[in-house]
Amino acid sequence: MRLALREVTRCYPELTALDGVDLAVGDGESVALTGPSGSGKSTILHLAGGMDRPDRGGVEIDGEELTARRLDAHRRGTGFVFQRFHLLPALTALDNVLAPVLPRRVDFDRRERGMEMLAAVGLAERARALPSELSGGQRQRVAIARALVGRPRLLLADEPTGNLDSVTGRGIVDLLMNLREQFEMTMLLATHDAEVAASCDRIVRLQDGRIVADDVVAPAADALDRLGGYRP
Ligand SMILES: Nc1ncnc2c1ncn2[C@@H]1O[C@H](COP(=O)(O)OP(=O)(O)OP(=O)(O)O)[C@@H](O)[C@H]1O
Repeated sequence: MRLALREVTRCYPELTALDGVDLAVGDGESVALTGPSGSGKSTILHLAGGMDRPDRGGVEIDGEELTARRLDAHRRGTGFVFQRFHLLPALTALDNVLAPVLPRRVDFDRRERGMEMLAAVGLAERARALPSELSGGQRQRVAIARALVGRPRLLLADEPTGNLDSVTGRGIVDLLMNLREQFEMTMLLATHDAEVAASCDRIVRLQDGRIVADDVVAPAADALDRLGGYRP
């Protein structure tokens, strides 16, 4: 899915959260949003997912304006991963994964799809576990399976490693990158962590609601080796 924010401004009574932001994300691309707290990262994610609307400017999906009429379908085609996993404590891992598709008419077997997604995040064995019986990293994996259950083409992640230690966080980022490739998703990820940001194809830096840098991440040396690339 191609995504573009065109001259997007989002204002609150006391401040301008985004100020004329232009951002184009290519199909299958992963873009990290970085910048200080309050710089507008989450606001971009909410606008990209159709959970919020710009005051000026527009959001385009595959070159088409995201109009009010298209919002519901767009939200259904978008997966969201949060810093605090937001699992329902009384539900098993599998039922948490299925929660987004329970109220919807779907053309697949829900349990089968839920188990497939738990397997994709390496937790098929823990389908019956309650969130309280899982580690932080495992809870985030369940939350990722839940985000993927509707097979979104766009994955939005807001500080997905913010509540995890660095080793567990690294595992979550690697998993997100692998799943993005496997399920051919476009991805926007907000993070304060430079190492997490460097896992993406591009790093966009925000400050006071404006984009102040937009850099392509150099491929890792081992990736260059695999491609037979030059390394000094
Ligand atoms: N509903 C709201 N009402 C008023 N102000 C808001 C609202 N939502 C966000 N803001 C403000 O908009 C600005 C941008 O917020 P946003 O959450 O996008 O920043 P962020 O870069 O994601 O920050 P963090 O890294 O702390 O998550 C902040 O100053 C925030 O206080």
